[in-house]
Amino acid sequence: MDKHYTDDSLALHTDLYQINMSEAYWADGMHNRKAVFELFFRKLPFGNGYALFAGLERVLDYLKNFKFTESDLKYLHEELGYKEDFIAYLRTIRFTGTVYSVVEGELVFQNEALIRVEAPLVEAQLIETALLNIVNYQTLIATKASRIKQIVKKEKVMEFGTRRAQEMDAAIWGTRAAYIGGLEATSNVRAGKKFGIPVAGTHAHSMVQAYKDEYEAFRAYAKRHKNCVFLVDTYDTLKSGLPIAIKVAQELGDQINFQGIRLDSGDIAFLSKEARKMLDAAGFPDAEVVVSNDLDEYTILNLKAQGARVDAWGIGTKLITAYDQPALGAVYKLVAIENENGEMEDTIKISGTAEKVTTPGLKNVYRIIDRENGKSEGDYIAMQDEDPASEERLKMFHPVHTFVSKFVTNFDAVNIHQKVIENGEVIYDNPSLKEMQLYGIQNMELLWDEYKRSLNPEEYPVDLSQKCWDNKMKNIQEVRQAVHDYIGD
Ligand SMILES: Nc1ncnc2c1ncn2[C@@H]1O[C@H](COP(=O)(O)OP(=O)(O)OP(=O)(O)O)[C@@H](O)[C@H]1O
Ligand SMILES: O=P(O)(O)OC[C@H]1O[C@H](OP(=O)(O)OP(=O)(O)O)[C@H](O)[C@@H]1O
Ligand SMILES: O=C(O)c1cccnc1
Repeated sequence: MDKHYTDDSLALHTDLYQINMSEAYWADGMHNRKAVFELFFRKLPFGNGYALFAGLERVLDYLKNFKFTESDLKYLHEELGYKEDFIAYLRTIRFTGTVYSVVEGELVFQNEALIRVEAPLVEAQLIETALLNIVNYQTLIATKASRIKQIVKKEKVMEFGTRRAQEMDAAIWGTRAAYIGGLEATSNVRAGKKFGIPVAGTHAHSMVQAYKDEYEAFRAYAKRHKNCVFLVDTYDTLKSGLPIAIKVAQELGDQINFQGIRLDSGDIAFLSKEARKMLDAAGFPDAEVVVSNDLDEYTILNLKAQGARVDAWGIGTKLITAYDQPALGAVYKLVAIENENGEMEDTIKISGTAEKVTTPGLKNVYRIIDRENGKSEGDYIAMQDEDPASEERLKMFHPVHTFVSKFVTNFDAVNIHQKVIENGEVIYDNPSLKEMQLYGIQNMELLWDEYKRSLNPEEYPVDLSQKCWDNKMKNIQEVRQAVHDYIGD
């Protein structure tokens, strides 16, 4: 291809098969049938006991602006050979559906819809890839950040990962997600400008190398910056870096605000304790020990167990790339579609693995909260015509291991979704990122500690109502029967 097409929309940020399926629907006159898709994941990431949802703001922006531009259409026609009549149809497409979603900072679990899309079939189909792309990554990083914050607890955590992220988009949106997940600041200045995330930073080894000498480097930095954190491990942390940082701080006194030192190599437990002693002895009890170097929740937990004296953590690679699990496997499945007579019909995807069989039909997800202790008993998926809030005594049972069950009384059943788009109009006002972060932190109070521990947490119940479970079994039976009739065995 020698032509250049302007990259001026996100409508083609999709897989080719979505366009091919859309063409078939359109040619068959099925394109405007109402379809209902649910976006959900089957397995929590990092072996964690919960995930933290993020990505809605970008999803809304994408859907609001969904349209094939002339350069998109030209490319589809000229390079990929789609015919003029289909191109003319694509030109008219906007997103006109209705979307229900959990909000950013919401706790979410396996096998429950994070987003439900009700839209003409073609529209709902074309947006699948982008929605998964956005939500999978942002939810993954928000969850990783929340996991880290659960271990760190009160010290400050800074996101340092831009240089290691999977390209620029991942750095920017990952930083945003990490902030929702509870981090305090980022080193990425563009993320500060774009999202209002607090920015923070120290300096690199290159500055010490450029001046050759730590004393010269720290003084030069201090000349232009009142707030100073000196990186002390370029040559010898205990013999030169730390003593020189202290010397410069003593010489400059009130002219600077000596915030502390950063360690980026060596034995962080040992060095942080030594640094604390030296800073205290020199009269700087408020100077902080900042550490970085390939950290994640596991090293942090270990360092804490060794008694490391750390006031702030800088975390890059392992957070922004979700190093130990680089993808969340959320999927987008059709659960109902309008038939020729205008009635909604359930659809199901069968699998040999019980957990992978989809749950058909129009449903709502409720968080069942014990009124006495304010803790969540689990999530409860019910058909749309059910109202669990009106029940006195709710039976909750595991959807696969059905013998695992309990009865719940004196509870609130809170629908976890909000309508965010109605007939193509965005009707949801995004809160500030800080509010999303606070919402996430506040949400954690709903969970018992056994779901929050980072290692081998208890499985949080995501149960089906009896009606929903019966409906799923009926659908499985019907599909089995249909396959049987077709094969004729
Ligand atoms: N006391 C400690 N206990 C457990 N892990 C630690 C401790 N101190 C540092 N670490 C971690 O061990 C790893 C050490 O990395 P590495 O082997 O590359 O050494 P380094 O100190 O970075 O050396 P270099 O001088 O080459 O930079 C990092 O991930 C760091 O976070
Ligand atoms: O270790 P991470 O969690 O990924 O955090 C980011 C890393 O980026 C910097 O190192 P780099 O060697 O790139 O530059 P520097 O000279 O500033 O240390 C910094 O010192 C951290 O070690
Ligand atoms: O400001 C820092 O110390 C910083 C920023 C990015 C990566 N590593 C360190």
